[in-house]
Amino acid sequence: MTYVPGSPVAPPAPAIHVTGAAIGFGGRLLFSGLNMVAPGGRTTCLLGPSGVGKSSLLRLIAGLLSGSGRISADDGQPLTGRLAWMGQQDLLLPWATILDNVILGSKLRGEKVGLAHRDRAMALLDAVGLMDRATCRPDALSGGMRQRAALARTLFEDRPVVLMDEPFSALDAITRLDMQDLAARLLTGRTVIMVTHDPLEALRLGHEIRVLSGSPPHLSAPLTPDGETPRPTDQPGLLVQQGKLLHHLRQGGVA
Ligand SMILES: Nc1ncnc2c1ncn2[C@@H]1O[C@H](COP(=O)(O)OP(=O)(O)OP(=O)(O)O)[C@@H](O)[C@H]1O
Repeated sequence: MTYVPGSPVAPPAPAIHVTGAAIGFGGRLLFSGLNMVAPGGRTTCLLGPSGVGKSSLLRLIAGLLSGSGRISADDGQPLTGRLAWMGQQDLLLPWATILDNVILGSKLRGEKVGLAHRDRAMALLDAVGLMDRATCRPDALSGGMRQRAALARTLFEDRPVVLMDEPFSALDAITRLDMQDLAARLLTGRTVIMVTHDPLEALRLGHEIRVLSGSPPHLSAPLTPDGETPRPTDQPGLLVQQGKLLHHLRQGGVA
């Protein structure tokens, strides 16, 4: 089957339920009793002050961190094998080409990598503006280019649930907007949880925005901006909402 970037995901992406989550490090409890629902097929953006535990919560959902509580999908099926992860570090293999890095997941799973895989990877590299860098090694790319390669690798995985930890933090302002547009298009219909420090990014991409803050940390009620994503930066009211979000972040939470 030909890969069509942006094609809807079937079957529908499940909602993710986090129930009674608790994480601690070295005997110190980071948070406990945390509940959250990330709606199926929608993007939930997670904001909060540095060190509050956003990445830890995301890693717990991904199964990359041990903690307690229940992480489940509302379709009753296990999440194993249905998640794609994009972390703060790009984790590109330095000795592999950008193209091979994008296809890496398939190779690690022992899939027979053929022309269809390469065509799909090249289409994604084209979409992130890196087609002409496909044969380069990661050390020949800038930080922002590497982040775009990591985005292509995440999209290549084609999973219904995508967890992203500050995926666009290394990008310049314009490339960041372009990648937000691209991600919104290519991730349509998937359940996305995205950690970001950027309220504007959350307001452009989030169907729901949650703020993790306070001591002990707790999650705000979801903020649900109007309009379809990616919201244009000049959408009426977006600046006002951004101001309110910044104010709430400064106050330590959303009322
Ligand atoms: N593996 C670990 N071992 C010990 N402490 C850790 C570990 N991972 C995270 N922590 C601590 O847990 C706290 C929360 O870290 P986390 O990375 O989840 O925060 P964050 O909100 O994502 O921060 P940032 O926005 O700066 O990335 C920090 O105090 C951090 O030092």
